[in-house]
Amino acid sequence: MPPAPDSTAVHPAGAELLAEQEHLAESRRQLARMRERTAAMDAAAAGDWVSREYLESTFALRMKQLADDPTIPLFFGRLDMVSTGSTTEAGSTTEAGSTTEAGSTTEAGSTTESWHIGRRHISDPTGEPMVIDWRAPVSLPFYRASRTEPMGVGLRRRYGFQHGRLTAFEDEDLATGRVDEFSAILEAEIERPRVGPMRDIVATIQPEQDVIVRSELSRSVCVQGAPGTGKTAVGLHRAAYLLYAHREQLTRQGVLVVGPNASFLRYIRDVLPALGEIDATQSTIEELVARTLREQNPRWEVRGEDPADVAVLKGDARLAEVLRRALWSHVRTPDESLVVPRGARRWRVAAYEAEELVASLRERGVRYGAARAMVPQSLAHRVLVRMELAGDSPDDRVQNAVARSKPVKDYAKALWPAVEPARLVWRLLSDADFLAAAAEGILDADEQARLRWSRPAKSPASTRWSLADAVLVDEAADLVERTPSVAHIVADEAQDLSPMMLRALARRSSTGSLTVLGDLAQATTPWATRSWAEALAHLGKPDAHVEQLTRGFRVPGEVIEYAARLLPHIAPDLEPPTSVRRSRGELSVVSTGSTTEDRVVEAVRAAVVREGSVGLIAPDAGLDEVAARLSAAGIGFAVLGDAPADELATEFDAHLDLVPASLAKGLEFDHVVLLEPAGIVAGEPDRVTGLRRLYVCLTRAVTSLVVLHAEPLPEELGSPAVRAH
Ligand SMILES: Nc1ncnc2c1ncn2[C@@H]1O[C@H](COP(=O)(O)OP(=O)(O)OP(=O)(O)O)[C@@H](O)[C@H]1O
Repeated sequence: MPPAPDSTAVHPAGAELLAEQEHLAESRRQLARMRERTAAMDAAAAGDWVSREYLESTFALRMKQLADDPTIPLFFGRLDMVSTGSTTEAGSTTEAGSTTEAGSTTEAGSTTESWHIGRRHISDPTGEPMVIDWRAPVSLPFYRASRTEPMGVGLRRRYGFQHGRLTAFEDEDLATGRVDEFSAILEAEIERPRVGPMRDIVATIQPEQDVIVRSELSRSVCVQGAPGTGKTAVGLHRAAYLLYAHREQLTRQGVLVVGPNASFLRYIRDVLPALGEIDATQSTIEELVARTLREQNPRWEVRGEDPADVAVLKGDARLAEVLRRALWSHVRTPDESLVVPRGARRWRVAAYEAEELVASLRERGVRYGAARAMVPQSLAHRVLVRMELAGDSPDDRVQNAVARSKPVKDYAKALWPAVEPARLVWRLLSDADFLAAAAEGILDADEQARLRWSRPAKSPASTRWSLADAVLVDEAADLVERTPSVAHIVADEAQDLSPMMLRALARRSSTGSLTVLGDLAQATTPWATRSWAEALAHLGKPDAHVEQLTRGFRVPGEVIEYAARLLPHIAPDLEPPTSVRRSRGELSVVSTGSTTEDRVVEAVRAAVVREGSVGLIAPDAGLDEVAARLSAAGIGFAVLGDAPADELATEFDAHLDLVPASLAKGLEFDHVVLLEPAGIVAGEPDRVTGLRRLYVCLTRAVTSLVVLHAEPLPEELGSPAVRAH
């Protein structure tokens, strides 16, 4: 059993512990004072209603940020800095009684600063900090300082808590180099049973993770990381860090977190609010592009499905050029002149002149819609030139009137018609000739045939749009009108995105940056990316740095080694992951023969009486049967993926989750019972994808993994050199 946080007292409870507890109590009082002060602020003092509304929402946000959950510690660490040239005093400042105040303490003539590091900044009435935000520059050494590079830190202290009560602390004396590599409090945090949705790791971010968390806003970063290495955690903490470091810009321009599915988003959605950040939008790629569909018709949703080969083709980046050509093919070459009657005169713009005008608008490289909006004014300008040549002296008002006149509007419309993005895609996928013209030299005849719907709907409104179709509509919409960009996107499980999906993220971060998280070994979509270089090129950030994380915090050694047997078959170029977990874990692989029924119920019963969450992962096809079996045995459970969108994370509050293999990605459970590996492999269109799905499922366990199989195990797992029940 891992030690509980309160059993790790490196220092005996005494005056020192009391002093720390008093600092915590005082911090709570000061936080309450800050809250009261905010509550007393009156937005009515604002001069006008706009300012008043703004102030009210600012106060409401501030109140949320100042909320105090007594079960969440206000600080988790402390740094005692040494003044330059002095390396010995920091340790001595931790003597009883001298630590109750943050800030400077003077001892034996040497000045040291002492900072408590926590989730948010708390100060006393004089403005002296009681707790420093973990994201402030002062806090950086808490995460990075080491014996070889102490960064001015004399002492680093970590606290152990139980239910919000400070019960222990342990010190590293970086000044003298007396550093124990092993931290019981750190380990207790990593070993803590998982219950409910994902939680933050702010107290224990590791140096290699912190480098990513605090990288510059302007830098796009790509993290290739084995299962459980903290990619999701790092991505969310980076979002929180950037929101702190560039508050104004990011609040204005937005931060977007993109995850693979709604269950996953429900799993992670409490992390940012727990860090005081509510200003990030969390969405799936499907939801992002469905929004574009809805902008064209509020009733449209993603409802259709494509066969894998069609979805792969629709996700191919070549489609971007096909769409571009299809759209711009709407611009006509004029075959007659424009005639504008005005008073007794008729003004004429010759066809060749209009043609020049179209050519020059094309060359400007602006969006189709923006260029289209310029056509009437450009035509009117030509008319004005004519008028001037004839001796008139028309002004801007005349030009505007001409631009708005019916002949000009009709001529412009014929020359440069409005195009609805969804209609463009509908026509491309329905009309063989139209597709052939746009795809010539890009897609061969077979590909064109594969792309076309076999039974096209009569109109865009009656089309059952698939996810890949919606991504095409999203691309088309951006060709017509620029998609607004946010300041930063965190894209999780990015290995599963098609080139066209990556482009959808690229346009949403065209003026911003990205944190791209993923694992090529966990790629399970038929359109998944083959390499990060390729993905980053589609994301428009070819120079982004690729970092590798291989130290796993979730999966214990015995389990990760078992899963890693699949790596040579699914991602031979990747480094095998290691586990930082002290516990080697519990792995059982059990052949159930024909007695599957009893064994499943038995394994689940054995798991649910233990501490922590339990996930029963089963092939999607067999889910209903397993659910029926559990119900018959009287075992309560929630089916993952069933939670209504607007309900709180009920799925993850259940003690036992029944998890379809296709939804296991990104999640974790203390105890996993995994049914029928061969069935999980067979559930995918090809062997490699099947093995990758299995790899994902095998790497969800924090403590124990029981694999039950009636069918032979996939041979890639090798001989079961693991104990059976
Ligand atoms: N520095 C850390 N301290 C404590 N726990 C950590 C740390 N880093 C990661 N963890 C924990 O390890 C687990 C795995 O983290 P996370 O889900 O972010 O990994 P991942 O790389 O995204 O995994 P996957 O590839 O399976 O989606 C989580 O429970 C997370 O809280």
